[in-house]
Amino acid sequence: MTIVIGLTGGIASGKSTISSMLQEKGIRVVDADHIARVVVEVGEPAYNQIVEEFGIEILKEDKTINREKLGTIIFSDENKRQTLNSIVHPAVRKEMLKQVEEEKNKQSNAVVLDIPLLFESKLTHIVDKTLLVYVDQETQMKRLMKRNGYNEEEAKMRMDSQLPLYEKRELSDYIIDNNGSIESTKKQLNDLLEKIL
Ligand SMILES: CC(C)(COP(=O)(O)OP(=O)(O)OC[C@H]1O[C@@H](n2cnc3c(N)ncnc32)[C@H](O)[C@@H]1O)[C@@H](O)C(=O)NCCC(=O)NCCS
Ligand SMILES: Nc1ncnc2c1ncn2[C@@H]1O[C@H](COP(=O)(O)OP(=O)(O)OP(=O)(O)O)[C@@H](O)[C@H]1O
Repeated sequence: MTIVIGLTGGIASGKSTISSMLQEKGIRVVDADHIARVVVEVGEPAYNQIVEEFGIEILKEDKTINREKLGTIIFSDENKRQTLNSIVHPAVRKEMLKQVEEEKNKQSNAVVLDIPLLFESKLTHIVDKTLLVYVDQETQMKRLMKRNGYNEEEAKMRMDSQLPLYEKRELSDYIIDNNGSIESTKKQLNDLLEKIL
């Protein structure tokens, strides 16, 4: 039996950091953010729909989507965010399920789905267990501003577009506290894997 683990958190809470640790252990991670980039490549159905909805102003000279520009639009307008979600999410879900099937066919012990919006998009039914990477809001804000070079307002808008992590805590089967050092996070992950695999 392959256990399907939904890895979630908030923006800049540490999902990619934990994904890398999982991959180092040979566990397959299906990354929703990565798939969401692939399904909007030039000429893909979702790309065409995005251009139709948001106009050619959101394209760069080489016709690829200007992600910074689209992000500024959708993180400050909930309706537009929902429009983008309704275009991108079905294609992401389909590809993720395909990759999970591949892993099940290989009879792997586990496959991890890294999905930032696991709870918001009501996708918990596609996983067996949910694992939250938790940080407090201050740490999340600091790390997001530092990593992306956002000012406080830009960081806050992005955080506010997601369910707060203290609410996700209540919904999760397992929690890794990523406020401390990378070493402490790694230890929590190793202890958890020992328990569930
Ligand atoms: C708006 C876009 C173009 C901005 O691209 P950018 O390269 O700046 O950010 P990236 O894709 O790396 O996302 C960074 C983080 O933002 C958060 N985020 C992204 N999209 C959303 C959204 N629709 N709602 C809430 N948070 C989101 C996630 O935590 C994600 O990990 C892009 O995020 C996008 O296409 N979003 C819609 C698809 C989506 O929901 N992706 C998230 C998982 S499926
Ligand atoms: N324990 C830690 N100590 C210090 N910095 C950390 C720690 N964990 C993660 N970081 C840093 O915080 C930032 C966010 O981490 P990461 O990219 O793993 O988050 P994420 O949840 O994958 O983000 P996103 O939702 O945007 O994809 C990165 O710059 C990362 O290097």
